[in-house]
Amino acid sequence: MWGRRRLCRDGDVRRNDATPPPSWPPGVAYLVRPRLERAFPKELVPLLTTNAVPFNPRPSTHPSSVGIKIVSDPSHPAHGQRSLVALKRISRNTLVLPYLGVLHATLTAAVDDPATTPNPLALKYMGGPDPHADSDYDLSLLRLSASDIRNPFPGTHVSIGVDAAQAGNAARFVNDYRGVSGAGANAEFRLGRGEGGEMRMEVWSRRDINKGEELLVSYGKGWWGARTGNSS
Ligand SMILES: C[S@@+](CC[C@H](N)C(=O)[O-])C[C@H]1O[C@@H](n2cnc3c(N)ncnc32)[C@H](O)[C@@H]1O
Repeated sequence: MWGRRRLCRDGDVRRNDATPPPSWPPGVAYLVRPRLERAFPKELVPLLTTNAVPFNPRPSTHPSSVGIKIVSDPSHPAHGQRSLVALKRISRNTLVLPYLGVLHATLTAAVDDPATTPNPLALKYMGGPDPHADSDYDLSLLRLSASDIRNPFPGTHVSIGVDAAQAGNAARFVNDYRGVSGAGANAEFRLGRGEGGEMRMEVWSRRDINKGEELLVSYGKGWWGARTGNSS
């Protein structure tokens, strides 16, 4: 069974799961398994796993293939920030590490369908500001339309995300390729499942990555559009 024993809720968000890797920033909790936000609806928990496998995230320790490095190149757009760098050669199409963070859900009334009213069960999870709306470390994990047969809150759109702003692993330091000289995206986010069957985002190599190379993904036009007001 999914349980609070197994998946820590974020009341103690600053607590490290384990000793963080070198160059981990103070004030961010280091995770080795996903953490569930305190307000996460229990009705959505079964969506994060398969029917056959109970939700039981196993620890994923920091891989020896990557390290966290401060960006020292002044021409790099994230100069002075952290980055994720290969410490050894990584072959093409390799799972580098999962993207761990705090799992959270946003429920929104389906105003596009006025005939449908939000499920009363959903109302207790709705309203109030979204604390993840401005996070630079928030990835979308699963979206359900109001009419999706899997949606336990009919009449309500559901969006589940994983936010590593306050708690995460080294994957939170992967930068976007845009503006990094000579570089394209050599890695990408993929939806995957952990050994315990849990749905998660992962960082995969797209090509061979040499020792010393920075791992770079595309955050997507939508990510940048939301920050610059420009979707092109
Ligand atoms: C998920 S974090 C990546 C890790 C970040 N560099 C750090 O030290 O925590 C996303 C943030 O990194 C920076 N960033 C990543 N890629 C960038 C790029 N191509 N151009 C400008 N800023 C970038 C931006 O500040 C962005 O909000």
